[in-house]
Amino acid sequence: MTTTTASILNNPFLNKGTAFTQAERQALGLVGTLPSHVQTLDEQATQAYAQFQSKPNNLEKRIFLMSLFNENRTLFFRLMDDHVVEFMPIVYDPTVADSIEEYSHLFTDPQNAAFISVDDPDNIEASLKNAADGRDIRLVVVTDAEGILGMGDWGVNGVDIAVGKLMVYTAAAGIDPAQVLPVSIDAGTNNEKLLADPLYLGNHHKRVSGDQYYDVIDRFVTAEQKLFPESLLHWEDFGRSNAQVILDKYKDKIATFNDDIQGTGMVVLAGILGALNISKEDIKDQKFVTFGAGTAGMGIANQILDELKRAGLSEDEARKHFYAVDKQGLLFNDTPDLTAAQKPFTRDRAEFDNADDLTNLAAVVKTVHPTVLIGTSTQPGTFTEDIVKDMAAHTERPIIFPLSNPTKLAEATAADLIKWTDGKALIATGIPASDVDYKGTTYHIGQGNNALMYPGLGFGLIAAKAKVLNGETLSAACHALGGIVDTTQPGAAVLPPVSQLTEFSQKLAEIVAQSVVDQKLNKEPITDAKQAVAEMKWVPAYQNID
Ligand SMILES: NC(=O)c1ccc[n+]([C@@H]2O[C@H](COP(=O)([O-])OP(=O)(O)OC[C@H]3O[C@@H](n4cnc5c(N)ncnc54)[C@H](O)[C@@H]3O)[C@@H](O)[C@H]2O)c1
Ligand SMILES: O=C(O)C[C@H](O)C(=O)O
Ligand SMILES: [Mn+2]
Repeated sequence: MTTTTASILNNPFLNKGTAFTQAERQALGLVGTLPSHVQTLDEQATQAYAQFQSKPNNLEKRIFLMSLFNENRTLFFRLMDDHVVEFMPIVYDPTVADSIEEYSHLFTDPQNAAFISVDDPDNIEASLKNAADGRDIRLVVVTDAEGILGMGDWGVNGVDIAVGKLMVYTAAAGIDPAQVLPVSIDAGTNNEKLLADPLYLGNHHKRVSGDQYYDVIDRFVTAEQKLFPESLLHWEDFGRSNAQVILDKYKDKIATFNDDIQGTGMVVLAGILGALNISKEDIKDQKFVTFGAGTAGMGIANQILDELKRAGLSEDEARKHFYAVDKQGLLFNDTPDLTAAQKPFTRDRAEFDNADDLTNLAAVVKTVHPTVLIGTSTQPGTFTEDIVKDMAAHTERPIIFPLSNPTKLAEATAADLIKWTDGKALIATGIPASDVDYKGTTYHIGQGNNALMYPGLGFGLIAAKAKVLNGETLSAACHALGGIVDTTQPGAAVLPPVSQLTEFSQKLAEIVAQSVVDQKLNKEPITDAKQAVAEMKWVPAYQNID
């Protein structure tokens, strides 16, 4: 086997398989290594889609798509372009959750990810360099997998969420798949099941924490910035105690964001703005109960707080609109074990006659009468019929977003929420939900998943070569989806459908890039933000190689 033949057929960024032309086969030393008939990309896509459809369940479909991804990125993304609504739940949430649980058992290919081990800090830079293999990396998605979706600690298995997030980036916004790098930081795992499994592919020890952990994170950021100075760094599914700390450490120094904090905050605010367009209400009149005051819950609260302040409320007035509920019940300023992110959103016991009773969601809803209820608790079925009916009795159009992922963790289903509120609830769910037919109206359910936002946000930042991401740009992005949702139809969704993902990601990217340029936050001169986005966009088509 010559190096040329092996390297091109095994290089998913260059491989075309049966689509290599006769001239290319001659030039590249591929004559005789492929069947004679030369296929077009269209023919390959038709054939691959038929294979995909023949698979018996979603996990098998995913395994098939991942092997295609590992062999030929162009074909994979062409297929995903053609079938984005069908593929999203397979390559991303919820099926990605099943593949993460089974990662070590299903392993066939490292998927061009970088694997960093806490036990080998001196090789962090080398690991990134080897995995990038000379590619011009513009986007890194990194996870330490301590808080994978709502499923907890999955150690090295969590690399699949970084790969999945990046697939959505390319499908939605058009980042060149050769310019991305998924990174797993293997800091150990506290998942006993993995530690006891001889086939587990990560470090077989408990998570390291404290200085040793933060030193590895710091070395990683330093190496990442040195090797890929033009890149955006996206943090995914870190644990509750680290996510905000890491973001605060780097957010004013480099182009970076945390998807669970900021991406989720953005999609929820965009969804609330969509809902308020339908109900014709003002955000300043809303009372927000966030159930599950963790990484996502507090990210959401902060994004809404920012919006209330932009709408003219003082910081103190704005904070009075929030009721954060966690395991302890409503969070008070004297509640033990508050996180740094929770503290600014606590209430005073003196505000309530029944403060000591507010130890669960039902009691809080009964007392507070929220107009907006957000679920990021990881606790399935906790938006019960009683709670929802109680909420709906005190507000005309209750805004209810059960966002916990994957499917089995959702606080409620869209169908139940529509039924329990007699069609009044304005809903977004974390995973895709089917339309709900109720009393002659078809209700479309928006997907309140950060996948609607982070591709456009990230792509806009990369195209504009942003130095940092700030609140101004986040706010501009939250408002970007407004015009896309047709809120005049009965049963309209509060967010645009995934079928328009590429269209609105493009719009979002343009608005984000413009915001960066307007604030002079671009590292290099840019005359036309829209054009910078257009020039950066990759499309799945074969280029001539000879
Ligand atoms: N739809 C989206 O775009 C999106 C984005 C991010 C996170 N999420 C989902 O939100 C959930 C939380 O994610 P996270 O990253 O914030 O995790 P996290 O661990 O940081 O937060 C979860 C919070 O829920 C609290 N909690 C646990 N049990 C509870 C109970 N019985 N009552 C009240 N609170 C309880 C925890 O104490 C913690 O504060 C996950 O299921 C995740 O998939 C969805
Ligand atoms: O991964 C997702 O589906 C959304 C979100 O980032 C999550 O952690 O649940
Ligand atoms: Mn996440």
